[in-house]
Amino acid sequence: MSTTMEYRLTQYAHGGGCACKIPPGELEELVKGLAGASPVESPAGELLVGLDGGDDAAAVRIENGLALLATADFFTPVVDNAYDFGRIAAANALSDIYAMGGRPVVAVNLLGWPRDVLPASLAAEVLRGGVSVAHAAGCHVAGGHSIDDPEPKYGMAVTGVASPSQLLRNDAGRAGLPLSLTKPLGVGILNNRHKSTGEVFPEAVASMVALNRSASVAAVEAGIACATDVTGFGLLGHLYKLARASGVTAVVSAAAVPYLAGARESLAAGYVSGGSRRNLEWVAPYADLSAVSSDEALLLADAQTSGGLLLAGELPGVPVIGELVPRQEHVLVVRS
Ligand SMILES: Nc1ncnc2c1ncn2[C@@H]1O[C@H](COP(=O)(O)OP(=O)(O)OP(=O)(O)O)[C@@H](O)[C@H]1O
Ligand SMILES: [Mg+2]
Repeated sequence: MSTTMEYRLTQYAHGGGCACKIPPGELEELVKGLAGASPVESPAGELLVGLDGGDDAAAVRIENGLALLATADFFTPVVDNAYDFGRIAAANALSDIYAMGGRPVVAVNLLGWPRDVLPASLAAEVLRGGVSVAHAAGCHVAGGHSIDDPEPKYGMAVTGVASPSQLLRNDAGRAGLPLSLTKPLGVGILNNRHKSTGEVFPEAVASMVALNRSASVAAVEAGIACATDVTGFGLLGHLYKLARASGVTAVVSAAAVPYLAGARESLAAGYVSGGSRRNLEWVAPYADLSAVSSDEALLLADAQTSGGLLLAGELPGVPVIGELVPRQEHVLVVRS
């Protein structure tokens, strides 16, 4: 038996993947004091996207007509397999660059490891998985930082570039645009079940490992200006942020939203994460959820890890799940 299989990585973490993010309301409270502040010394470039919109990555205009993108993501194990955990964490970290319409250039690893409990060979597997995905994305991995930590954690800080006029921003949504979603939902529920039972869901792993690169390139080529990736705050949480930042209302057709096989039945079996419940509680005051059951609303709020791109626009082969309309009483409206 390989080292990876002797240890169930998810059992060394209190939460898993993006579900271990600080809840959205708490996070906004925490970082609100930082908004508006700027460097005392003259900055090296104009800040194009900062803290204000809660966007996926920071963007600064640099020389040669480029925007420099910076983002960091790390979390506790979302699956037991160390190599897959590494691949998922890297795909998730790279995703924020794609969600801005950019190209990743160089990444550095962020590693926390319980050295007394888990072998270093397992950490090496995690890193190997991460590097394989970054390299597949054409991104260098050129350093990192590693600490002794009671819980295993892994992710990357990624630097990328984009065209300043072609950024996919949170706040560029306009009434009349369709909403498209490039990956099915449900990985949160399935990961929670995996953590409880050890059952492996290959379709969920394949979805989390998949890069958002081609969707991002296609979106930029199609002239789409507004996008985000669907991660820990779930479809409803990220869509709420996008609609709020864009000054519009987002209407979701629940029946049009795709799910991974097994997600619905796992919800019925009780494998919903606390993070998904918190997501729903966060958006509820701003959402009209009267047309759907509480189970359906929970599915829509499922905390994703390395989820797809949510686009204000349409791409061939990508399901349309709703539309943006002029701002109404609610920022979010869910139809059956
Ligand atoms: N500790 C922090 N200090 C400053 N800003 C933060 C901090 N934590 C999060 N943020 C900012 O808050 C906003 C929301 O964070 P969040 O992690 O949801 O965004 P994200 O990077 O798109 O996430 P994800 O990787 O899950 O897609 C982002 O703009 C992020 O940069
Ligand atoms: Mg994001």
